[in-house]
Amino acid sequence: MTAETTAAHEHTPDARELADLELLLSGAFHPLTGFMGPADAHAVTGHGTLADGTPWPAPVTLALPEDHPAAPGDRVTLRDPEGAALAALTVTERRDGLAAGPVEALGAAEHGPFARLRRTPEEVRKELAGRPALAVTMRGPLDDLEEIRAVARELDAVVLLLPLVFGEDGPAVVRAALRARDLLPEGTLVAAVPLAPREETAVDLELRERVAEAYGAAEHLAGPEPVTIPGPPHRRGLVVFFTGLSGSGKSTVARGLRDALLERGSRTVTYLDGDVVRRLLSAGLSFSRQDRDLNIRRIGFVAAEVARHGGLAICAPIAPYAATRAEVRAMVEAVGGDFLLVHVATPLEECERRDRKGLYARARAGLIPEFTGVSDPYEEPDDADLVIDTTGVSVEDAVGRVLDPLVRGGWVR
Ligand SMILES: Nc1ncnc2c1ncn2[C@@H]1O[C@H](COP(=O)(O)OS(=O)(=O)O)[C@@H](OP(=O)(O)O)[C@H]1O
Ligand SMILES: Nc1ncnc2c1ncn2[C@@H]1O[C@H](COP(=O)(O)OP(=O)(O)O)[C@@H](O)[C@H]1O
Repeated sequence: MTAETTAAHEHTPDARELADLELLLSGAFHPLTGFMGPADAHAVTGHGTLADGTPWPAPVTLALPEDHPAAPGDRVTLRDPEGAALAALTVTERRDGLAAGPVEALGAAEHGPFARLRRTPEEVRKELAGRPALAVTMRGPLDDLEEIRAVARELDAVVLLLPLVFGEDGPAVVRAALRARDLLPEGTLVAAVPLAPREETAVDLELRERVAEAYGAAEHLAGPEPVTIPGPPHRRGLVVFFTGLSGSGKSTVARGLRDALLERGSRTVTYLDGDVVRRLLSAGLSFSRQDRDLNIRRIGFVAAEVARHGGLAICAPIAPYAATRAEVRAMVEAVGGDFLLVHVATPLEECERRDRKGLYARARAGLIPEFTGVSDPYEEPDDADLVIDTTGVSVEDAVGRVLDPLVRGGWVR
C-alpha cells in the first residue's frame, strides 16, 4: 500500500457519527456491528426493521464525501477530532453518500468528557451478575425518584442510571445522574452512554430501550426531557458575522461596531478582521475555494469558542460561499450562541470605484487571480439577518444599522 492510499483511507466522522461508532463498538447497539447502507437505512425508517427483517428502530449511518476514494473492500481508519485512530471500517457498500460496513475497534475512545463513566454493556452486565436491572435513561435531571424506587422495589432490581451524553449538555446530565445516585438505593450503578438524540420522539425512545436492553436491563424508564431555559440575550454568546465583497465596508463597519460596543462597556468584544486573521490564524492560506473554506472554518471555530463562554465575537471576512457560512452558523448555534449574519451588500461597481487598496485594478489587469467579484464567485446570502448597502451612507449610519437591532434584541444594553 502506498503512502498516498493510506492517507486517502482515513476519515473523521462528525460528532453524531462518532457517538454512534462508540455504541457500535461497545455492543450497545447489539445486534448491529457496523454502519448501515441505504437499503437498511430506508427499511428501518419505513417499517422499523433492517432489510433482512431484524427489528431495529433508527438509521445508524456514516456519510462519506463523494470524492473520498474508499471503495468496497477497502479499510478506512476512523479518527476522532484529535486524530486518534478509533476504528477500522471495512467498506461493503458506497452509495447515496453513505459508507456501509462492519467496524472494528483500534483504540479506546478517549474523546469527550467522562471517559471513566462510559462503561461498556459487557462491563455493566458483569457487575449486575445476573441480577435484574431497572435502567433509567436520562437527558436531564430526574423529577420523580420515588417512582424509580417503587419500580425497583417491585422488580427487586438494581437501578442502572444511563445518562445519555451528547453535545453541550452532556456534563450536566452526568452530574444529574451522580446526584440522583446518592438519593437512590445503595448499589445504584451509573454508566454514561453517548447516544445522540433522534429527531422523532418515538424512535428516540425505542432506541433508548434497545440500548438499555444491551446493558442488561429487565425494565426501562425514560427520564423526562430537559427543560432548557436560554439565558437572557445580554448574557448569551453572540457572533456578528459580516460578509461581502472586498471594499464593501465590512472592516469599517465592524470596527465601528466594536468601538461602539466598547464605549457602552456592557460586553467584552473579540474582533476577528479578515485581513488580520489572514496574517495570523490563516497565514499561508491561498484564495482557492478549499483555503477560503478552511479560513472561514477557523474563524468560525474561534468565534464559536468565544460564544460558548458567553462572549461577543465580530468577524469580517469575505466568506464567499453560502455552505461554509451556514457551517459557521451551525457551529455557533451548537454551543448555544446566537448568530447574526450581516450582508454588506455594497454593489461591485461601488467597491471597485472605492478600490481602497488598488486590488480591483490589479485584478482587472490579471495580476491577482481568483479575485472575488472579478474572477472568483461571491454567493449572495439568502439567509442574512441584516443587509446593508453602504453606497452613499455614512459610516456612522451604517454602524447604527447593526447596533440598533442588537440593542432592540437585548443583546447589548
Ligand atoms: N483573490 C482574492 N480575492 C479576494 N480577496 C483577496 C484576494 N487576494 C487578496 N485579497 C485580500 O484578502 C482579503 C480577503 O480575505 P478573506 O480572508 O476575508 O477572504 S475569504 O473570506 O477567505 O474569501 C481582502 O480584504 P478585504 O478587502 O478586507 O475584504 C483582500 O484585501
Ligand atoms: N457607509 C460606509 N460604511 C463602510 N465603509 C464606507 C462607507 N462609506 C464609505 N466607506 C469606505 O469604503 C471603504 C470600505 O473598506 P473596508 O471597510 O476595508 O471594506 P472591506 O473590509 O469590506 O474590504 C473604506 O475606504 C470606507 O471609508
